[in-house]
Parts: sequence; structure tokens; C-alpha cells
Amino acid sequence: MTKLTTSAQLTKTSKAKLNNGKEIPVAGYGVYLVTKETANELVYQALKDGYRHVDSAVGYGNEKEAAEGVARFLKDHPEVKREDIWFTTKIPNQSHGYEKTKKQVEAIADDVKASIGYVDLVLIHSPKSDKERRLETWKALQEYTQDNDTLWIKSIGVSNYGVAHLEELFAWDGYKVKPVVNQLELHPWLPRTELIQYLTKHEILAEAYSPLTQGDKFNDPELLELEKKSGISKTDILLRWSYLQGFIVLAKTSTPSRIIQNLNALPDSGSVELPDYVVEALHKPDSADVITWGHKDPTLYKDGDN
Ligand SMILES: NC(=O)C1=CN([C@@H]2O[C@H](COP(=O)(O)OP(=O)(O)OC[C@H]3O[C@@H](n4cnc5c(N)ncnc54)[C@H](OP(=O)(O)O)[C@@H]3O)[C@@H](O)[C@H]2O)C=CC1
Ligand SMILES: O=C1Nc2ccccc2C1=O
Repeated sequence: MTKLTTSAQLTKTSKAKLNNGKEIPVAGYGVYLVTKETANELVYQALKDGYRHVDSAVGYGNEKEAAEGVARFLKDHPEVKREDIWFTTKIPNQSHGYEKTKKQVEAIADDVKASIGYVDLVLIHSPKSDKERRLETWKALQEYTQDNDTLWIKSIGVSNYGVAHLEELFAWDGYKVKPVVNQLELHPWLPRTELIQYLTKHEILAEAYSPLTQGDKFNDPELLELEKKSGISKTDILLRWSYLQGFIVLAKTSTPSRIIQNLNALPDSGSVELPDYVVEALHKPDSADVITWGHKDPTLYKDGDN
């Protein structure tokens, strides 16, 4: 067996380099299921606690409020600059296609331009339309990566794309800009070993969503045993596992005290570590337990599926 990674030089402020040269903070605060009413305050709190990366989406219905939380934090903390913070949003499936994507980007601009000026990253939320619409969506997004009056999108990427969706993009004659990331459900029960190898080969970073399994595995007997034996909380075990894989890690909580708790999975200095026996126990290369998206793996989506 190849040696598993048990230590990595990562701290709360670490960034990873993308294939376009930009740097993304490795710890992201996700706002799926954060209410419109609380998004501004929770994002403010996350930034106050030290997060510098917010993962949002049109589909979450709180993008405007999340961006306003960023703007309010920046106003109150002039030592932090807009360029120190990373803000991601996503194009919903219903907005795939060239014209629809352009309209969607205009709507995103209406939501966020006044508060944060530009977005760092826009993802295609999932491949769930069809080939023509996926490629047309990419065509429109590529155009916004140039300084743009409607909205400047600094980087573009994909989410829930499988190898087939990426191959389709790479083979397209209009293909100009490489996705910087592929955002995927990733945790020990869904390590997506082959897809991750493919992304590494193509210099596309993997972002891990649902790294805490949305709580689904919190009562897993093996995880509870590891927690007991190591004295490391199950949430720290799961988040550190994800950082050790080299993923950008997106954790969500609507509970204010858990924001700093989750960020504390990373040290202030030095390295993130897990004991050998924890990493070995969580090494499940063949596991394929999809928790989100109705337990139906979106990376395997074929045109015509529902
Ligand atoms: N591209 C895509 O298709 C998807 C993207 N995402 C992104 O990834 C982010 C994270 O994934 P998500 O699916 O939200 O799931 P997570 O794996 O981050 O789990 C969130 C759940 O875990 C609970 N939780 C968080 N921290 C703790 C803690 N320290 N102790 C105990 N419970 C805790 C939360 O409860 P509570 O809030 O009550 O504290 C919530 O129920 C999303 O917010 C979104 O930004 C997620 C899914 C799909
Ligand atoms: O953040 C998300 N959580 C989800 C759960 C199911 C389907 C889509 C999503 C998201 O985009």
C-alpha cells in the first residue's frame, strides 16, 4: 500500500495555488441551508473568527446577504482587504445555456456588485442539463473572466463533474479556459479515488463539500471509536482527513460556536496531523457512499437522466 498522508504543512491562513496562478484559502465557510435572515451575520462571524473564504450559490437563496456580510466585515476591519477574501457562487442547472447564463450573471451582479465588487469564482453547480447547454454555459463564463462591465469573475470552475463531463469540455472546439476547481462531495466514505487522480493529472483542485457528511456519519461506530481512542473530536477527524487529502474544505454550520470550532481543526502554525491508525482506518478507496443529491451521484449523470 502507498504511504498514507498523516501530516501536511497547513494552517488556518493557508492558501492553495490554482492553475491560473490565483491563490484560494484552503478553509471555506459554506452557506447551504443558512437562512437569508442569518447569512449576513454568520458570514460576518465566520470572517471575524478567521475564515477568508465563503462558498455560496444562487440556489442557496442567500448569496446577496452572504456578500453583504463580507462587505460589512470589510468596512469594520479596514486592515482586511477585499482581495484577502474569496467569494464563490454557482450557476444553477436551470440557468444553463449561453443566454440564460448571461442573464444569471447579470442577476448575480445585481446581488453582489454593490457590496463586494467582483466574485472570485463562479462554478457550474452541476452537469445536470445536457452537452450543448453545459458547453454554452462555459462559453458565457469564459467571457466574464476578462475584466467585464457586467461582473468581473476572476476564476471559473465546475462542481459535481465526472470524468466524462470534463473530457467533453476539453474536447470542445470553443474551449479556452481550464476550470480551476471541481467541487465534489468528498469524505472518507466517498473518496472518489479515480476522479481525484484525474483532476490531479489535469491540475484541477478538488474542493470537498459535505466534509462532515452533513452529520450522516456522526454515529458511525468506527468513527466514534477513533474519536475515543485519539481524543480528537469526530468533526476534527473528518475535517483534518479532508485537509490531508489536499482538498479545499468547505464546512457549513449555522451554530455560531461551531464556526471557530471547525476552523480550529487547522493549527495557527505548524502542521495539520492525524495519528497513523486514524488515517489508516479512514482509508476506504472503494467506498462510494453518496449522501447528497438524493443519494444519486451527480458526477455519473448522463444526459436524459433525471
Ligand atoms: N456543489 C454542491 O453541489 C454542494 C456544495 N456544498 C457546499 O459545501 C458546504 C458544506 O457542506 P454541507 O452539505 O453543508 O455539509 P457539512 O458536511 O458541512 O455538514 C453540515 C452539517 O454539520 C453540522 N455541523 C457542522 N459543524 C459541526 C460541529 N462542529 N459539530 C457538530 N455538527 C456540526 C451542521 O449543523 P448546524 O448547521 O446545525 O451547526 C450541519 O447540519 C455547503 O454549505 C455548500 O457551501 C454542499 C453540498 C453540495
Ligand atoms: O449545497 C448543496 N447541498 C445540496 C444537497 C443536495 C443537492 C444540492 C445541494 C447543494 O448544492
